[in-house]
Amino acid sequence: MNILNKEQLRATDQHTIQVQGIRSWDLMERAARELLKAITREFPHGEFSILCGPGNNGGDGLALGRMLKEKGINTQVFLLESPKYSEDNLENQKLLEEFEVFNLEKLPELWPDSIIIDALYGFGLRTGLGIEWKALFEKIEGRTCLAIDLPSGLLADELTTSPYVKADIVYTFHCPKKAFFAPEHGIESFEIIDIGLEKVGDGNYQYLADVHLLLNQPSRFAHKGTLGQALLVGGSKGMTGAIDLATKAALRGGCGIVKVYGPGCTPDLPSEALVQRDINLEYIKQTPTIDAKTTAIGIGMGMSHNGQEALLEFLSVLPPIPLVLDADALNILAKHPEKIPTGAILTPHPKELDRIVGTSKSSFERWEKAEKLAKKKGIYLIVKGANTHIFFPDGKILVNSSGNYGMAKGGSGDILTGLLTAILAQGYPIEKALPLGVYLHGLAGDIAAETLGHDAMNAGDILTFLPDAWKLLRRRACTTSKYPRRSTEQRELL
Ligand SMILES: NC(=O)C1=CN([C@@H]2O[C@H](COP(=O)(O)OP(=O)(O)OC[C@H]3O[C@@H](n4cnc5c(N)ncnc54)[C@H](O)[C@@H]3O)[C@@H](O)[C@H]2O)[C@H](O)CC1
Ligand SMILES: [K+]
Repeated sequence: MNILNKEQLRATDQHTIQVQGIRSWDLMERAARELLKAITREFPHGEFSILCGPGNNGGDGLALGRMLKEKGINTQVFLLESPKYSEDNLENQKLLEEFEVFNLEKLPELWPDSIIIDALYGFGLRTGLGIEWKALFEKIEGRTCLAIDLPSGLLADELTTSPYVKADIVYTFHCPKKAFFAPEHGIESFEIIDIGLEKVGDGNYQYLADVHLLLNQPSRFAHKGTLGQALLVGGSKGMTGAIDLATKAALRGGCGIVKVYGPGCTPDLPSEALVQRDINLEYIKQTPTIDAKTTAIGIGMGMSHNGQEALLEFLSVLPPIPLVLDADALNILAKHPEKIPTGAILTPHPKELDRIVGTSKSSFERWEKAEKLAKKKGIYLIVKGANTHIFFPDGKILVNSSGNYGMAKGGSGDILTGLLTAILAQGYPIEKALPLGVYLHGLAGDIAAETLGHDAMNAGDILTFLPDAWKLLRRRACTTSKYPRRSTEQRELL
């Protein structure tokens, strides 16, 4: 799903109007109808106070108000006084003439228990709102508030430091907006409302959807040799848990063989993994022989001088196979950025990224720096977080749509590394492997959160539910017509 900026949204609007032979009014009606469905589904017994602005966002609010009233649902509608209303807004005002519409004062008389619907401004806002809006926004804070398209005052594509509505749920049309992904904006929940806009090709900035279409179907004749070998390199004295989690994740990642290379102190690992230990007890000293299809290194390697030397030596002798670099490998490479290999996959969390590209004042600045680094070095960057971003060397950016805050626990990243390595080892091209791994990891976390709750779940539970995540994705793939339904297992999944 393309994530569009406000100019692209306007162009898509116009294109849809042309192709579908409709008026912009019809789109607004569609938008309001879909909102009505979503809101009454979520709040079947609610009464509503709608705050409408002068543009089309306000028009959406007026149309929704009419539809709610026609259904006999208690609704008050407030309209901001303005010298200029949009055409569709005016048309909707006329249709509401038989109902009362109140003038929106700075502090309107809201029903005490109503749900606020914020339809003041959407993506049409040119600059941030002034502080005169603070009183109203503070008055509605603490009440259940639903924003139409965007919380009013929030700029769709930039950092907003001026006042905006704190909404509980944002019902956003067509696609999420860039501003929703910035932690500093605190958008806790958004729901995408499909209003049937025409899709115009695949853009460079996408929200992950339909990930099941990326799945390969292994042959019935597959054997451990054809499903690929993954090699995980890492561990050091006192830091052996990370390689354990990464190994277990790789073993649930679908590849034929998982090999591990670690120092002498590497603990016992699951017996399915082939473990080789370095002659040195505390850290990796020697370079392992590589006969795997893909490698992940850095997992709990430590930052000792010897560990650093071993990593740099290892990078210099690596054959051209997909390479995932995580954790301490990133910290070591932050000191030697010139040694970051072209084509490598780096999986930093924001702090690790900052060590490579310098600190940033906002998420927007960090995204910009990540995009530049990926292009300049010809690498793939997976910047982990609530909406993990995958930056490609060609400028493409994918934003993950799965995952939850229950995954914000130590060890989650090690599991992602193991999983990615195993998926790459199977021969998936990087362009598919990265979204597949990142999405699956989040999906396993979502199932864990649903089953165990966000608080109690830990990183190991992502592993526990990885099989369910794979099965869910396979099931989705089975139900799409393009996918060949070959095996009994697949038929059973249906
Ligand atoms: N394609 C879609 O997704 C559809 C979206 N719809 C809705 O339309 C709005 C966008 O409408 P638009 O009229 O362009 O803009 P707004 O309503 O957000 O605001 C315009 C309004 O605000 C005034 N204004 C601009 N900047 C400022 C400012 N800094 N301070 C004060 N006032 C400002 C401007 O002069 C206008 O009067 C979108 O978000 C959706 O809700 C369609 O209904 C369906 C298709
Ligand atoms: K709004």
